[in-house]
Amino acid sequence: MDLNEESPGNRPLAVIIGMPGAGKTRVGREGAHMLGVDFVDSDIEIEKRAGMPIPRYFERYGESGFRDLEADVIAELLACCTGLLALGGGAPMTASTRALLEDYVNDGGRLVYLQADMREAMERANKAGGRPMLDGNSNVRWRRLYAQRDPVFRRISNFNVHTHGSTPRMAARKLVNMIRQRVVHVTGDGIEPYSVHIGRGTLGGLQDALGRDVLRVALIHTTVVQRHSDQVRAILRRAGYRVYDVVIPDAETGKSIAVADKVWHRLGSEGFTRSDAVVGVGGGAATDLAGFIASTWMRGIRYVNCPTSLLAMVDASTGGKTGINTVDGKNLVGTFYTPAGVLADIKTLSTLPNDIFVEGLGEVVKSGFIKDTAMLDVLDANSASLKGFDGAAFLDTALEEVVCELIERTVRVKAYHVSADLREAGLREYLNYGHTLAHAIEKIEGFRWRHGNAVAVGCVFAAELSHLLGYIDQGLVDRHRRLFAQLGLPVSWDGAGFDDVLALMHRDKKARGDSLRFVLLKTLGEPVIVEDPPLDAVEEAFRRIRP
Ligand SMILES: NC(=O)c1ccc[n+]([C@@H]2O[C@H](COP(=O)([O-])OP(=O)(O)OC[C@H]3O[C@@H](n4cnc5c(N)ncnc54)[C@H](O)[C@@H]3O)[C@@H](O)[C@H]2O)c1
Ligand SMILES: O=C(O)C(=O)C[C@@H](O)[C@H](O)[C@H](O)COP(=O)(O)O
Repeated sequence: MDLNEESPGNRPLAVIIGMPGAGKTRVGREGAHMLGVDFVDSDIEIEKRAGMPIPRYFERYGESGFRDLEADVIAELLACCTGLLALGGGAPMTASTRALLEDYVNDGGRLVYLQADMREAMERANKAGGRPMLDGNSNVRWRRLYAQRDPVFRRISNFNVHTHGSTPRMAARKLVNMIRQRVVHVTGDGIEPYSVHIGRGTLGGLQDALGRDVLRVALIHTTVVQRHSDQVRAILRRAGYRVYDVVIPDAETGKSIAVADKVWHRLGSEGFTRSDAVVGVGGGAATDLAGFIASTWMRGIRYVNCPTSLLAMVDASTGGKTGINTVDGKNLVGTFYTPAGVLADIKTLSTLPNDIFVEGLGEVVKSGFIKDTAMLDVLDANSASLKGFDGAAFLDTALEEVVCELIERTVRVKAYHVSADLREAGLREYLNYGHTLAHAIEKIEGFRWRHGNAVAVGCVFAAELSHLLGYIDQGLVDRHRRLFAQLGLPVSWDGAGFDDVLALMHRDKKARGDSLRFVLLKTLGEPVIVEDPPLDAVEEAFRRIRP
């Protein structure tokens, strides 16, 4: 997987398709205005080229003559338009146009299926007139066309905007939010492909991520994120799902077998079947538990994660590691089970307290040191505003874009490793940089130390050990300390002696038999697995993270 997968080329920002009367022109024009880009309607371009209105062209040359001209015009527009392009309702039914649209999507383009309420769309289509395909009994013809076109539109589009109940302006806002979304696709061996959507309004994609076959949805969340789970519930109900609220204890208390058992019991008593689903809303602890429930209920049902903390957005909600803690340690029981989709709605961060946001930066910095080294400069350049994050005030500021960029880049690092190695048999272990000590700290601190904070200290420890073993120079170790500290993350810890920590590090999931295994840095951006390093080096690295 290419880390820069979605760099924009010279192509439309988005192409809009939909049934006659869906509002493609009205919504497209309004959306283009909001985005400050051009709007092009293929039907208007066709009329210009033909020098006559479409109905007259139809009369003179028949449908096939019209479709030939339409296909030519659209091929040209796809090659030169850079704003929003709306296509005539039947255009994607022409094989050559469909092939071009499929290329466009494969190349990272956004093909948006604008879906209106059927009755509203029919009314609008009738009122506007001038549609030769609807001549005669227009409602009957509309329905017939819908039956032919809807499956094709669904198959080829990669975005859906539902306009039901929205004014054109609201629908245009949805379209704009959708276009501004950053999307990371996760694929690979043993992975049913899914996407991580990052940006404003991504929760609106719940129905698309869950699919149409689901009847019941267990909405797993904590009371702390009630405001966001209320929004998710409303979206799910509007889409017609039966929603069952499952409230779990907050943070690590929710990641236990006792909580899992209660949730399984609830699913049993509500009659959850294999065609039902789980939606997890909250921080990483809630999404870890939600994924664990989904993967174990009837040996696996569909789930979608809606992360609401930075850490859950950049790490916990994607990649398919699910789990709970046991009395012996962190994440010791769990599964590899990928979600059907991840919807990171940046608006949910508006309620996130500063310390929990800063904690999430721990995993972002880690991803910079192991892979996306250019991200370290972004973190460096924005460290003061990131450290001072204020959820209530960050939307619509320059920081919003920075945060979206950091989330996308970190998710790409995660997807790069996960796509190659879902079950952590090799490359994926690199994502565990800093985690061997981090998990020991979390356990010793009774899970009161936040995960991202523990990872920050763990990365400094791993950098020290990398240096002691001769891999990296002191400058890179100092860079670790400086950057974490600049962002407000801890770089030292004094909670227990070396022997206690060592015993826990032996229980790390990367350990094999009696051997310790660490992810260290060979050089910046290049991790290496080191088995059983000399114990005195491990102890010395540990001594160096003492305050
Ligand atoms: N599965 C994975 O690959 C993976 C990766 C990294 C971390 N994790 C796990 O994730 C957990 C850490 O995640 P976390 O840092 O999100 O901790 P968390 O889930 O404990 O959340 C921290 C706190 O923030 C609250 N919160 C979350 N979103 C909020 C919002 N928008 N507004 C207000 N409060 C909000 C939570 O309710 C909680 O009180 C750990 O259990 C860790 O092991 C898993
Ligand atoms: O996805 C992975 O793989 C990771 O290691 C990501 C880590 O950042 C994350 O903290 C994960 O939960 C750690 O998993 P664990 O297997 O060490 O419990």
